[in-house]
Amino acid sequence: MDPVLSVKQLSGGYSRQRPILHDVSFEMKAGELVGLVGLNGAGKSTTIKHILGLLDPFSGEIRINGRTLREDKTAFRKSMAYVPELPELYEQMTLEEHLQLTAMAYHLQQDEYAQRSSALLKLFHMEKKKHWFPIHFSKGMRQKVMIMCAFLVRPDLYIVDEPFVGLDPLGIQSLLDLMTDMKKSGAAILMSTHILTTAEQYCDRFIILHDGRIAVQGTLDQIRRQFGDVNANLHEIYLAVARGETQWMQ
Ligand SMILES: Nc1ncnc2c1ncn2[C@@H]1O[C@H](COP(=O)(O)OP(=O)(O)OP(=O)(O)O)[C@@H](O)[C@H]1O
Repeated sequence: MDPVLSVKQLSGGYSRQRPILHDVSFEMKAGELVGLVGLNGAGKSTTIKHILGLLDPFSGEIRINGRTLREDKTAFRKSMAYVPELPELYEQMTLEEHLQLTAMAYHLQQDEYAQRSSALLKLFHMEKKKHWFPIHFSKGMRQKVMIMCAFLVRPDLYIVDEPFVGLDPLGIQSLLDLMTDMKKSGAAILMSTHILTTAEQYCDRFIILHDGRIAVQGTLDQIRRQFGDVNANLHEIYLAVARGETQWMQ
């Protein structure tokens, strides 16, 4: 089976004079939740921007369901949904209108829209707020709108950038439950986060970025074995990478 996402030897960034990412390669299969972790400035958001097609690779390529953005822009974009770290909402549109606009952009059937949107509004306790404008939303509520819009679409690939910071514990649990459900129904989810205990609990695999390169990737067990301590947790391994203690990496 083709991977949902394939990132091959990606080098990139904001200017060719100063590449940020160097030879980044990884794949994601259907039904996988992969944690993208690394220090501030490691290159997580830059990797995400390349996957979204907001930045062009300097070399290497990115394929979603076997296609590059150039080969089929519409199919590439429709195969994924993105939850940004900082919510971007239309101030003149209500919550419900945000959901409707997303449904239109992704050509959802009316009955799919009705069923999914009411389930999402219920899950995130936002049913009573569907006619509200963003100005009345807290930071976490704004984030929930972005999450609901992404999960309304049910794409093959979700890109979720640092989702836990602004959400309350109930919101975090709703998001984790939702990601678990989508994964079970075959979606691939790439999630960048600094919350390692949650990542450790929920992610199937990890990619640890350091200075724009993949320091190590694999399941926690694979990474532990490589690290040489089968009892190490993600936090300890991550700290070793961050401190440049890299003699255990090949
Ligand atoms: N718009 C930009 N223009 C130029 N350089 C940028 C831009 N955004 C980020 N960078 C640089 O790219 C590098 C990687 O940043 P990036 O935002 O990808 O890190 P990150 O891993 O997402 O960090 P964080 O955990 O802080 O979100 C940093 O050196 C940063 O200075």
